[in-house]
Amino acid sequence: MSTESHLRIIWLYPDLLSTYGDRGNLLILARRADLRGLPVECAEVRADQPVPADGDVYLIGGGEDGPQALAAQRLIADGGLHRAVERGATVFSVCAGYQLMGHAFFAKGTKCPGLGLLDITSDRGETRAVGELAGEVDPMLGLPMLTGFENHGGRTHLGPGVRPLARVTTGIGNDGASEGAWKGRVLGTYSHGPALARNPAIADLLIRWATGLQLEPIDDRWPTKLREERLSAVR
Ligand SMILES: NC(=O)CC[C@H](N)C(=O)O
Repeated sequence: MSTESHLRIIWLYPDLLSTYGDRGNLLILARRADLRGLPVECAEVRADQPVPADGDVYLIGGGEDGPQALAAQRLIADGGLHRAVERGATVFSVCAGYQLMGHAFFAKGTKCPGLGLLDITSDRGETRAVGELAGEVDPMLGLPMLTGFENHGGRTHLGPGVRPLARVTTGIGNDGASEGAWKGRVLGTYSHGPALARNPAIADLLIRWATGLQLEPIDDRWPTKLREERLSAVR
């Protein structure tokens, strides 16, 4: 955590990338940290602002091809997120934000360079993947089923440098078989909905990665109801 021992959460480029409730990821993460008594500081960094390299957790959401390509260009030119990851910062990226963590992705028919922070490459599928997404999370992460909503034209191929976040049971995710990817403290998913509201265990994982703390359980009756409702809809 940062020097004043605040958990510093940085929401990247909300002006370009934030669809299907992605902003909720910021609210849930801050709330779950706060309920554990952790002081939290949230910053929203727009695409015309420099990316501070001293954050603890960086969030980036999904969006359409044009804003996605612009966001990738700006993040590469800025370099702040790269410096943060080198320092061991935690990153949670969704859909367009996930694709641009990789080596390359397609936007409006053009191949665009990504940030290269995850060993993934995205191209386009024959159909758009739209609807509920569910999967069994990588056992190494020890988390319950992933649940989310997806809407993307891209398909993502994983290199040897990452592990899939989940094995798909409903929906498409990366390619109909695997969903998302992670390496170290950088995690990406196609799951909107917002992902951390539907998967509070992922929010807690991000807080644990960022703080090194074991977290006390909190009252999760409402998120549990939401998860049961969403997961039963795809069973
Ligand atoms: N929902 C999204 O973020 C979409 C990402 C990307 N533009 C695609 O269609 O694949």
